Amino acid sequence: MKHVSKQFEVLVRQDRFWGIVQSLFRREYVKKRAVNNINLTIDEGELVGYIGPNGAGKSTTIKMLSGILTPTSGEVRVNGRIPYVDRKENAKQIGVVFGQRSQLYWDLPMRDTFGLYQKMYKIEDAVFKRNVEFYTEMLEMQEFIDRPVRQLSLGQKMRAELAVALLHDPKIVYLDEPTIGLDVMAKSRIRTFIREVNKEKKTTVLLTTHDMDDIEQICNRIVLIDKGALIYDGALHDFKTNYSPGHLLSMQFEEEDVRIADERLQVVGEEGKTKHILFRQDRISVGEAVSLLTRQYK
Ligand SMILES: Nc1ncnc2c1ncn2[C@@H]1O[C@H](COP(=O)(O)OP(=O)(O)OP(=O)(O)O)[C@@H](O)[C@H]1O
Repeated sequence: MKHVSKQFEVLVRQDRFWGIVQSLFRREYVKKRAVNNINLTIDEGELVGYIGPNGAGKSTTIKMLSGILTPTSGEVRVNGRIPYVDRKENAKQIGVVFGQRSQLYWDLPMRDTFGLYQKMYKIEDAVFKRNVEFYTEMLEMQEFIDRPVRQLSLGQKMRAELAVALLHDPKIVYLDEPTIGLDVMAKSRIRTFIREVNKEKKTTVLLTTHDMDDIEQICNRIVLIDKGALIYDGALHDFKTNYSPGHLLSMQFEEEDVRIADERLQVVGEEGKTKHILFRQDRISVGEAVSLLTRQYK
């Protein structure tokens, strides 16, 4: 991705009566920059954690990489292709799992869903057979492969989602919150699986998550985004060395436009009046940070 930005036009909602009447004739829009000048290169076979607070721009980035959205400016290429121009070809080389949205057919058992996806992606019989066996075994799906998806547990469904996303041997897989809502055992199984697939098939993984254990156990590199802008890109190990022993403090201020000027305190995210502030404990103690913030800002 080179200098990629995405701007949305959002309709201004009127709440007063005359405002509502006027908006019937003249609609007012404001521009919202969801992704702001991002430069990002991911090599084949990398395991990258793409993290940031709610609304940071992660899903918008993934949608541009999948070809669902067109960037407002900048250049996006996936394996040499422009995703939104070459949508069909791009779809063949990527797999996507959105933890909160399903790609499965509720009334069909997984065995039939696999068959449908074989037709959709035109997967050769030999590859199809090999992959169904491979994923059924790796994800321990034997016990539920013939049961309708609606009868499966959340963890079983997530395993099925992963198998479907990977069935056509995509070179790249985008995983959006793949462990959301799962118990400790189920999370661990999914994390092991992602690492295994990356090792065995050299699949490039871009993972979005709010679970730092996912990042710790799966990724070698993290990319941190906030308010659409990239604020850290590097090894997880370096991030931990620089900010560990570190603390993340979430604080709600009375006003939205508070600017924190102390160089020991780094604002890594904000939602309205709440700011997420990262600091190293060897530079400033928790007590000192809290008292400084409450003294200088409201
Ligand atoms: N279709 C859209 N129209 C208008 N605004 C949008 C649209 N999609 C996203 N946005 C806005 O763009 C910003 C980035 O949203 P995005 O979904 O990319 O964030 P995210 O990092 O994936 O958040 P989360 O962790 O909550 O999933 C948000 O402020 C969101 O409200």
